Amino acid sequence: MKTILNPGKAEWIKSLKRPVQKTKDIEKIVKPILRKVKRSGDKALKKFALEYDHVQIKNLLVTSEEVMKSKDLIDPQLKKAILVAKGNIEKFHAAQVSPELKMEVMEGVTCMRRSVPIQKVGLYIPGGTAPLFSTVLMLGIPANLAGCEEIVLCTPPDSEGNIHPAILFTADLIGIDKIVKSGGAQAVAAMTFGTESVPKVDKIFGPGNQYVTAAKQLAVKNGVAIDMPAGPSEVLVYADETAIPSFVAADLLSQAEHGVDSQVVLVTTTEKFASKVKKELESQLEKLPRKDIAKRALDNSVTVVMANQEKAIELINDYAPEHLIICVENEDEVVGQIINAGSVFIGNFTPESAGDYASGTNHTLPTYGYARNYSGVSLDSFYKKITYQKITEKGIQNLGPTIETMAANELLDAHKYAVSVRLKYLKDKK
Ligand SMILES: NC(=O)c1ccc[n+]([C@@H]2O[C@H](COP(=O)([O-])OP(=O)(O)OC[C@H]3O[C@@H](n4cnc5c(N)ncnc54)[C@H](O)[C@@H]3O)[C@@H](O)[C@H]2O)c1
Ligand SMILES: N[C@H](CO)Cc1c[nH]c[nH+]1
Ligand SMILES: [Zn+2]
Repeated sequence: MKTILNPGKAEWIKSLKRPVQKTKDIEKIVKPILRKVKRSGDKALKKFALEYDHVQIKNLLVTSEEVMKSKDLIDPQLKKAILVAKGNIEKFHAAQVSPELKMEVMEGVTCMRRSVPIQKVGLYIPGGTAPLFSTVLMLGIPANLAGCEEIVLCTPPDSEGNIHPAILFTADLIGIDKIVKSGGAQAVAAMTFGTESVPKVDKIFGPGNQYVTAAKQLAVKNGVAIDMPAGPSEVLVYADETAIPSFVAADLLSQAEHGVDSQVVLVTTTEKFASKVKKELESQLEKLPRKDIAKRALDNSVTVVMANQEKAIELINDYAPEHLIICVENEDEVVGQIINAGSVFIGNFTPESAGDYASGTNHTLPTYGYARNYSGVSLDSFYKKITYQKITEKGIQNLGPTIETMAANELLDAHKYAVSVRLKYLKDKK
């Protein structure tokens, strides 16, 4: 992890570039995958499972026997942990319900807004290098709470053609029964176009690697909505001397171990603190089973020593991290100035993994700096907001002249007439 001292904006932009392949290069791989799935459906999904997951898949859909079997394969301690996490995630997401809005904006003119669930949703659960069963909770719980009618879950099979039992157990726990053994861009393509086994959906959710993320972005061009670009995980830790170096190092490594294309950033105010964290990183890294992955991610990562807090905050908002840990003396003041971040973790005892698993917030969050213009997944992500209006005779008499004037000035006479004809009718009735 290289260190840079007091960089200006141009230097930090250059040093903090995310280690992602160029869109053009990744689309060269992903576009043909989408095309082939569109054309050949299940046959293409099986072909890509062989090519990328190195497994011959007979049945793309998980059977109820496979789900039943998974229940015996889960350690009771893990079952208990999943239930605790489920409880917290449900509580926090259920509290996000926005009540129906109904108001009379002027006499006789009533406007309403209601949340209506998206009917068919597709959940992508990553499984390339780690079986992210926690993502089943993060996507399945709000989909259920919102009342989505059809939920399909896609996740890559292992080399035996199985899905990790914890993914099956968790999916079953929240009532998802359409589980497809398919990962990567091909799974996203299947949910975009539909295949013999996979229904076409209205919106695709979930994180994934660069191929998955690029496929989701291309899905949009084919009429399907997506939650957001949620690619390789990242964390930025902003820490001063009140932070505990071993905690900071552990948090950086927790995201570095996700994948070689993850990026972690430490922003601090003194070189002394930076070198304490560096020492901790070196010793903790050696003990990690995924140290080879984390080490490569650290090669893409940076420590920035900033002259003052104002500059540090400017850098943070410019970088727009997926996860931001704030561990400084005046935390409230700093938190109040953050405008670009997916999710914020405050203080020495708030590890980022709390949000990954069990505190209640959603871990499906924008990466690549998309925290500038996207929010993470929430209950709202599973709804459309439909507006309604009802205008009475009195209402159209009150509002009609305003509409007529505006329509006439936009040179749209038919718009104006739709009001005038009603006003005349009411006048003649008198
Ligand atoms: N932003 C978030 O909210 C968030 C949350 C959780 C995880 N993540 C990220 O999700 C990612 C999970 O990645 P993963 O790879 O472990 O699992 P994944 O399920 O996203 O991807 C695995 C699939 O990628 C495809 N693939 C692999 N190599 C390929 C190649 N060369 N060409 C085409 N397709 C290929 C295969 O089909 C494979 O099944 C990580 O980068 C992690 O950081 C992000
Ligand atoms: N850190 C990931 C989001 O970027 C989520 C996750 C799942 N499991 C562990 N971590
Ligand atoms: Zn994580």
